[in-house]
Amino acid sequence: MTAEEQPAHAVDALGVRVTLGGATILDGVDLTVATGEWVAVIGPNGAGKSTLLRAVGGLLPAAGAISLFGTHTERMPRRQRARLVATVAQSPVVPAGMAVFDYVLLGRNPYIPPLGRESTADLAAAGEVLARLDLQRFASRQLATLSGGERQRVFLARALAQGAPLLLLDEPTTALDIGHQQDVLDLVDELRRDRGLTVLATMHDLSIAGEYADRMVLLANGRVAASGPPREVLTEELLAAHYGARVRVIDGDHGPLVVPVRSFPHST
Ligand SMILES: Nc1ncnc2c1ncn2[C@@H]1O[C@H](COP(=O)(O)OP(=O)(O)OP(=O)(O)O)[C@@H](O)[C@H]1O
Repeated sequence: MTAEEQPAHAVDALGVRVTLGGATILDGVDLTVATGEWVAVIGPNGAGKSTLLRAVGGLLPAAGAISLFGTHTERMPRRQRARLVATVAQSPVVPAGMAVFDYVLLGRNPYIPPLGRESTADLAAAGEVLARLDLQRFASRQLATLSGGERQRVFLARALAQGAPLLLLDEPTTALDIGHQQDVLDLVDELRRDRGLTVLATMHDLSIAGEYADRMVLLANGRVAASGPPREVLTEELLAAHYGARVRVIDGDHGPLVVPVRSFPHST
């Protein structure tokens, strides 16, 4: 599917409800992500952000209606879904003893015929992504020997090698230093512009989320508490109400900047 052929909405989710271990985790969440848009899902710990991403990515059963690029996911074969959606989970399961290149190559699985082998185009795609993320020098290293930040970039590389038009990122930069955070998010943004990629990402760093996202969805207790452009969602009032956080929100060049403010004990 080229960028021009894509329907207007990458994600249309209506009344998404997820129950896990007898508890209602998502309680009727509506979410629309336009094709080419970057939407950040924010909210306090346990709000349901990862669960929402997993529901959209088809990684857990959800009630309600979820469509990806105009097709209801219930009717979507796994292989088709894997060509449309690439997910970077918070803590992906790493196959023991696997080399970085082979792991990234797993991203090409949706294009490899059953019982077939990867093509030269698949090998080239994996190599290209490794180069783009400056990971070539790790290609033959075992994944388990990488640092947390290096590994996180490899997880992203595998998702990008998948070449899917929708990228679901669950806390994609938590293990990265500030320079690599910017590199990775700039790369995702560049791919968004070049290839019309759509991004749905959970992010705890609210300033960074606000700089990159077109829109934000604030989840609290499994429901949408607020949604809109970063300036409407990143307000001192909403952050106090839903995070119990004392913050100052300052106007930045590319969006609001959220600065935590320490409360000082009264001196006696
Ligand atoms: N299998 C499960 N059984 C019961 N409860 C679960 C299960 N999986 C997740 N939960 C609960 O669902 C809630 C939402 O979890 P989720 O991981 O979606 O939150 P989150 O917003 O991504 O949080 P965080 O910011 O801490 O990553 C949490 O309270 C979690 O304990």
